Amino acid sequence: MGFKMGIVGLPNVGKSTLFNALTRTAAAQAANFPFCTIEPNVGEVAVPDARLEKLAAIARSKQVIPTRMTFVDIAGLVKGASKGEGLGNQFLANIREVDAIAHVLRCFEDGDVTHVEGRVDPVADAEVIETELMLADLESIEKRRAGLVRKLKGGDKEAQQQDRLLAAAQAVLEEGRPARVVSVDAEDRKAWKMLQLLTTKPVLYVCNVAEEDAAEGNAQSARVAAMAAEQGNAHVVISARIEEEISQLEDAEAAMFLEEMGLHEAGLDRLIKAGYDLLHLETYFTVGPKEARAWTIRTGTAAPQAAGVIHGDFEKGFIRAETIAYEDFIANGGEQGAKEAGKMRAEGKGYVVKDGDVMHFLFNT
Ligand SMILES: Nc1ncnc2c1ncn2[C@@H]1O[C@H](COP(=O)(O)OP(=O)(O)OP(=O)(O)O)[C@@H](O)[C@H]1O
Ligand SMILES: [Mg+2]
Repeated sequence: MGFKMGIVGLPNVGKSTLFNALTRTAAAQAANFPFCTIEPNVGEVAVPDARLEKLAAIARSKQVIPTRMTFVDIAGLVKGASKGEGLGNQFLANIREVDAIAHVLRCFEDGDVTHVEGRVDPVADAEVIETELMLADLESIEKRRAGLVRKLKGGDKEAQQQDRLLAAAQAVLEEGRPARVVSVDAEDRKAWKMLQLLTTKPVLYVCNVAEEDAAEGNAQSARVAAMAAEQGNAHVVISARIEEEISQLEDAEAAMFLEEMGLHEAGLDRLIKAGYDLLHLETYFTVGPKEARAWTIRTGTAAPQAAGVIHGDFEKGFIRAETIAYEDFIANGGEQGAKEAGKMRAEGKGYVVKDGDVMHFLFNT
C-alpha cells in the first residue's frame, strides 16, 4: 500500500526542515534561500503508536516493527506556478501523486529568513497556493474534456462518467472553490479519485512557528486554525526548527528537551497522527514472540483485504481471522489469557477490522 503525504508550500517556509526532522536525516537540503529544493525528496516515517510497545512487552517479542507512511518534500510553489512560474508544472506533477497534502505555512517572524512575498501572512500564503492548485486543476480539466469529445460522440460510458465528474469539478473551480467541495456519490468515487485533481486531496495545514511559540502557538497560527475550521481542514502547530533539533537527540534526551519546552509530545508525532487520521487510516497488529508489528489499513477494510496488506496469498487463501481487541489483549495479559477469557473471536470474510485489533490469519495456499 504505502500512503504518501506531500509537503507543500511557498519557498523557504520550512518544508525541508520539517522533512528532515520527520525522516531523522539531513537528506533534504534545507537552507535560507527560496527554491532550495528542486527534486522531491522521499522518506519513510514510522507511525508512532504507544500500543505497539505494550503488546510487544507482553508477548516478549524480539522485534518491534511500526507501520510506515511516506512523506515527500516537494519544491516550493509560487504565484503563477500553474503557468510555469518558479519550478512550474514539474512539481505539480509531484503533488498529483500523493494521497494528501501537508501544507506548510510560515507563522514565524525572522528578519533573516527571506519570505518570497516580503511579509508574514499565512492565510494569504495559503490562498496563493490554493489558487495555483485550482488553476492547475482548471487547466487540466479543460485539456481532458477536450480529449474526451470524440469518445463522447461514440457514446462511451466511461467517458461520459469522466466528463460529468470533470464538469462538476470545473463548475466549483470556476467559482473559486476547490474541487474537494463537490459531493460525490458512492458509485462515482473510484472514477473521481482517478481524476487525481490537486484540490480534491485532503489538506493538513502545518503552522510552522518560532521555537518559543511551539507550545501555545501564536496569533498567526490562530488565524490559520480559524481558516482550517471554516474549510473543514485539519491543522497542527509545530516548530520545524525545534523538531529538527529534537530529531538529532537520543530518546531520553529528547523527552527531557520536550518537557523543558513545555511540550507533551513531539510535534512530529502529532503531525504524523493527524496525517493518518486525515487519510482515514487505522492500525491492526500481529503479535508473537518473533515480532510485534503494526499494519496500516483504510477504515472499513474487511479481514481478507487487511490480510492482503501482509501478503497477497493471505487474502487469496483467507479462511478466517483469530481476533483479539487491543484492550482485551492487554487486560488479559496476552493471547493465552484472552483466549481463556473467551476474548478471542473467530472472524470470517465479512468482518470489518477495527483499529487496534490483534490478528492472526488462517489461510491455505
Ligand atoms: N520554525 C522556524 N523558525 C525559524 N526559522 C525556521 C523555522 N523553520 C524553518 N526555518 C528556517 O527557514 C529556512 C528555510 O527552510 P527550508 O529550507 O526548510 O524551507 P523550504 O520550504 O524547504 O524551502 P524551498 O522551497 O526553497 O525548498 C531555513 O533557514 C530554516 O532553518
Ligand atoms: Mg526545501
